[in-house]
Amino acid sequence: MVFVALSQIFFVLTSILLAICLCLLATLTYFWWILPNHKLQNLKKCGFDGPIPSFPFGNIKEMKRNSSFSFSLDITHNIHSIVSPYYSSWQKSFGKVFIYWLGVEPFLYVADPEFLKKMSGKVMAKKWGKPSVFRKDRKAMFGNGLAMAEGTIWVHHRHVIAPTFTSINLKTMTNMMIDSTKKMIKRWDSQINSGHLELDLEREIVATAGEIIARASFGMNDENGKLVFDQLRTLQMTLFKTDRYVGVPFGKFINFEKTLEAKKIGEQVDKLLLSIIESRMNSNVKKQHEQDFLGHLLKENNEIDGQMNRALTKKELIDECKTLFFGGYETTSLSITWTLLLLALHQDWQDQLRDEIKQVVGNIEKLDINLLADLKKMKWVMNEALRLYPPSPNVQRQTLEDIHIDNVKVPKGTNIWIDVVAMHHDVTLWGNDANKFKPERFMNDANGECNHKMGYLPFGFGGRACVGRNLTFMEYKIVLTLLLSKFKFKLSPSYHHFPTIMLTLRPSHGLPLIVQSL
Ligand code: HEM
Repeated sequence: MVFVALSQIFFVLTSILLAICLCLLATLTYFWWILPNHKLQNLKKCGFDGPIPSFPFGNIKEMKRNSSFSFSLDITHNIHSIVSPYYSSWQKSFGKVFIYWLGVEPFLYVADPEFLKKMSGKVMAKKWGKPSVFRKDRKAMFGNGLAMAEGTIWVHHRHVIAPTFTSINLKTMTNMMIDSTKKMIKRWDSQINSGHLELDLEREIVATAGEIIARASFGMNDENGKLVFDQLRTLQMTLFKTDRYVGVPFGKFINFEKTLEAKKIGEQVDKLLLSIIESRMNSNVKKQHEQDFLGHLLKENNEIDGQMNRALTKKELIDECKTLFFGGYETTSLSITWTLLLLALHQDWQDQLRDEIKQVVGNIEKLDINLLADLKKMKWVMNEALRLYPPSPNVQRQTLEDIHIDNVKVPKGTNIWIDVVAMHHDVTLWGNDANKFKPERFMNDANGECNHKMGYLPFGFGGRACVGRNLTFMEYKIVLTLLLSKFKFKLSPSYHHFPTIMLTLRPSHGLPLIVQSL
């Protein structure tokens, strides 16, 4: 009797387990096999071609295989086939718009500014999403901050964040920019005096720009601020210095240890930022904190007690602090780093900028930041550096509704990958000297005489374009003015030109330069 009852229970339990397993299998098959295949057929019907994907990696294996051969012995600025050899070879087969796959996620690759113009002309900023795979993958870094937010949440955040970048607010940050740069100069002076003429400028500039952005975002004057800064940098290393399989089912498990580590660091950073936010909210000395972004945002929150339409919750404030840090830290430092490489290669331009600084700014000991706007040649050099080596080498979007371009449909939910490096080096857009360092192309034209207005996109495009560009302009000019007035830069023989994309476009082996005091 007991035996019969037990065997019945066993039978029922096994059946339930089997049913669960079948459901799970059916769900996985649907999401990882049927749905991606349906998307593939749909995109093919819409007229898009591309390399054939294979389950479960899509085209990732091909991309990784191709990348290991990407190196250059000479210093060439013709970097597209070095940093993205797979895109460059797919372009030859499929043109400037095609589909490729990261795991089971299709991406519409776009390196055609005319296609981009037609597509973006049909979409309002709030109707652009961000690829869901990246939103999930980079959650620890950005949360649901401005760079990842979509729809009405994005509109709300943009309306709150954008006004904090006014020139008045930015000017309050210039002293700490000068201060951090002078600290770096002092460090260099003592290294040079002790006989070390060769410095890794990338490491130096990244550390200083990181410090500047951390001070500008949430202040770094207390212990917690310094800890957040260190943890954010560790978080980025953990996420991006490892082999990654974004879009591949269970891809996180391939590097499970690192995924867990990133999650843990992300939680610690959130806790630290929360304690900074709460202590500021409760502090009686609010004035002294008002000079960073967090201070400006908290001030807005306070001034509109009662009507919370412009306020951000504590969680949102945490995500925005992280977003501003990650959005602004490496991008700005890389724009300066690549500029220093280009200036080391072009001593004539180094001299021209030094002369301009002398004429326009004069005494750098009492730097009058109002004069920096007149550093015209420096602006051309910056634009040209951002063209040849765009720190954000691609822009990503996701369509939140169907888009019709001529007789082609880009279906809702399509991930878009805009290859900025490809467009910035395209001879059909820039002429035969596309891969030459030629700052004067920006002399009379903010678009560098590119023959298409959407061919130059270092800061993205439309309503979602970079919110922090003015901060970058300011920081770039301050740091370069101070550095060029103190030092002369030459390329070190130990420099190897291996630009690589690791979220940002960076020199793989740093930037060793010979630095001489003037
Ligand atoms: C050389 C420096 C920089 C470069 C090259 C750069 C580049 C970009 C690009 C390409 C985008 C995407 C735009 C799009 O989707 O169309 C972007 C967005 C963004 N950037 Fe920057 N950026 C720089 C500096 C900064 C700084 C200094 C900050 C803040 C402190 C910042 C914060 C952001 C934020 C929050 C977004 C998201 C904007 C939105 O989606 O509404 N960036 N940036």
